[in-house]
Amino acid sequence: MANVALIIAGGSGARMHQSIPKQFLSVNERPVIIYTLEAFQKHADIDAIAVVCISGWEQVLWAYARQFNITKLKYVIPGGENGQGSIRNGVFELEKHFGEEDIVLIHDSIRPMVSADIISDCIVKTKQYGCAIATIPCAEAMLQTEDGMCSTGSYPRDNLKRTQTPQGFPLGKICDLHRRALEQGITNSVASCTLMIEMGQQVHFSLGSEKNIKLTTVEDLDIFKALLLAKRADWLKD
Ligand SMILES: C[C@](O)(CO)[C@H](O)COP(=O)(O)O
Repeated sequence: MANVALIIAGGSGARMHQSIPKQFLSVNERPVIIYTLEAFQKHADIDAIAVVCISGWEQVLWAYARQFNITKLKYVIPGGENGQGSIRNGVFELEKHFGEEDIVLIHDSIRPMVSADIISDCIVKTKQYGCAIATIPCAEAMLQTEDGMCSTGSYPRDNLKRTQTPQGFPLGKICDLHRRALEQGITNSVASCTLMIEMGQQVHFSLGSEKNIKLTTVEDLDIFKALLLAKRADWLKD
């Protein structure tokens, strides 16, 4: 049975306010997406990598993959009209090359600190439960707001989880989900886990980490650089 990483790099990263898509921004002389791809390249249980890529950057991606020796990269797939569309394009392409029992780990290209333990746990839990969503506890108080200015309602944080990626599924199951969602006119769910829930399915949790950061704003780049420094210091210690 194969385990395939599907990396979603279809977005333009408007919230980063940079001239190039955030997944291609260079940090310490490496594009962000290369850190992400290296995590899956190095993982012994990952057999192949596919990337859903923003239009116009496909050749750049292949060139970086050659430069940084990402030999598991096999497929570069066009992005969709939004996140759900990009994931749908990705899983429908993978369906042509893999079996329905094979596992697909859907991962944001801009989560470059994903660890081997997170990837391993997502594979194990997907096989065990039929789906696995990397999550972390909610450490802050959570307030509800209608206008972004004030609040009169809160959520009990012990009942909340913060979702990350990877999000793992058997390929047949996630393709079927996307086909049924299209039939029902559900076309803009923010993540695979929310699509599952909107379609009446249960999702199971797998290991996440505060370090598995999503690079959304310029501030996140500073946190990413600090995490890279800390990782390097750990290597030097060992
Ligand atoms: C999939 C995700 O990372 C889960 O937390 C998140 O929903 C992605 O959001 P984005 O708006 O596509 O960056």
